[in-house]
Amino acid sequence: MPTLTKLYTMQEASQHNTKDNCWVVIDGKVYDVSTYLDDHPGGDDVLLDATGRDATEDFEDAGHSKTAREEMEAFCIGELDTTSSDLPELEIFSKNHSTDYPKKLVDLTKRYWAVPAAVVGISVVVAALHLRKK
Ligand code: HEM
Repeated sequence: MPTLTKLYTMQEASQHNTKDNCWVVIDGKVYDVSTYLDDHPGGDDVLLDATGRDATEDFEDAGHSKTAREEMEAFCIGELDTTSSDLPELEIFSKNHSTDYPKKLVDLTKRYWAVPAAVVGISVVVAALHLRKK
């Protein structure tokens, strides 16, 4: 039977950043360490400081023992949702990005009306000169 893993976005996890409610994200997993803050041998400040971001590097840098790694599983509450956009500006861009091409063409024509007008004008002059030569 497949196991159901709760997914959290980094934005969601980052809201749990207090002494009473502290989540850390390590190696794609989300840990609720609220009850562990006072017991953490590395101190509660490092854990609070590790909220709202990927703390994998800091966790590895501290050189945690095998026991620490086994112990942390008890605090795992889910996994990091990596499918949601990490680049919100891309979402904003796609929302604002109009696909109404006929309207765009009209807008562009309005803005750069002098270009087609000049082309038509030059063509008329060239045609007139050409006809006069004959
Ligand atoms: C559920 C998550 C965590 C658990 C269960 C945990 C557990 C432990 C344990 C048992 C130790 C004692 C040394 C050892 O046995 O390795 C320790 C030390 C330490 N931890 Fe964590 N830890 C966690 C997360 C973190 C995070 C996210 C950071 C950094 C951002 C961190 C930084 C440290 C530091 C700096 C030490 C002290 C190392 C030393 O004095 O040499 N820990 N941790």
